[in-house]
Amino acid sequence: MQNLDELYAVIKERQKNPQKGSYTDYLFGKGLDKILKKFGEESTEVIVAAKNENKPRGDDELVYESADLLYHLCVLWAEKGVTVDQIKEELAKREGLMSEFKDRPEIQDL
Ligand SMILES: N=c1c2ncn([C@@H]3O[C@H](COP(=O)(O)OP(=O)(O)OP(=O)(O)O)[C@@H](O)[C@H]3O)c2ncn1[C@@H]1O[C@H](COP(=O)(O)O)[C@@H](O)[C@H]1O
Repeated sequence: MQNLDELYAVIKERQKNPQKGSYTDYLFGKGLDKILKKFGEESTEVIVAAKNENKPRGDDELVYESADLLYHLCVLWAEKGVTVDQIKEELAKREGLMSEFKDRPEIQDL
């Protein structure tokens, strides 16, 4: 079992202590452009998985590609010095914003 915190912690550990044969090390070694390229590719694969009828992994295709995308996003956060806790804090701030949004009169009419 690996949640996002655990995955991010392993990625940070690889960044601090490179391990031979690690794909994460390979990405850090290549640098930001490669990480961004992979993130772009994986995003496209999520889109295709969501809309394609022809799914090599059946209904799990979107789940599989989403996990790839989340992994590459975690590598990108680590490369840019962003933490999972910062993302959680940002999401938490929006809880308040969303309830204000729902109270707006134009939203009530929808
Ligand atoms: N969650 C992942 C994960 N998801 C996807 N991937 C890798 O992402 C790559 C994406 O596949 P592609 O075919 O698109 O890329 P590729 O052809 O292998 O590589 P490129 O030549 O395109 O750069 C695959 O090599 C996958 O193994 C991951 N690699 C590692 N992890 C986790 O990261 C942690 C550290 O792993 P290591 O870095 O391998 O030690 C572990 O907890 C792993 O479970």
